[in-house]
Amino acid sequence: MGFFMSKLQNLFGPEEHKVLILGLNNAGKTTILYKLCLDEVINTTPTINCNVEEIVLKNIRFIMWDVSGQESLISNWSTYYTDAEFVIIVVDSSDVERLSTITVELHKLLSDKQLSKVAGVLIYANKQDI
Ligand SMILES: Nc1nc2c(ncn2[C@@H]2O[C@H](COP(=O)(O)OP(=O)(O)OP(=O)(O)O)[C@@H](O)[C@H]2O)c(=O)[nH]1
Ligand SMILES: [Mg+2]
Repeated sequence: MGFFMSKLQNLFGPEEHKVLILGLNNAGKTTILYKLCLDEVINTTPTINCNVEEIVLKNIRFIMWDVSGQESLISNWSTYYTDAEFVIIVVDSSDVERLSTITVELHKLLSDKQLSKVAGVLIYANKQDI
């Protein structure tokens, strides 16, 4: 059975999972995405819509959606929710003033029915070095 399943998987391609990376602007989402993809810390500019990259681990494809956290675009986050299976919320730990803002957004996100397929939410407390 395992052999048959792996043959099927080879025919139809590897398993694929959609991962959303969300958080306020300047939290470090794009930095984390490219550290994962390239193992490098790149120079970033504010993301306008989103960056989409694929990471393959043990024949499983993770399609990583790094969505802009610009204030005016936060209301667009829900347009990316369809079929998302994992959500990484990146929080700038040094940005104490906006912790309440990201908390409100996190509550909205967790109650959104479009995210019913989500198997896991990771809160990534970034910028621990500051
Ligand atoms: N000190 C420090 N700076 C970081 C860290 N992670 C990211 N940064 C810096 O924070 C700034 C913003 O990083 P980005 O990755 O562009 O932030 P973003 O969340 O993608 O922002 P938007 O695209 O505007 O939503 C950049 O100058 C990064 O170099 C970290 O862990 N420590
Ligand atoms: Mg970005």
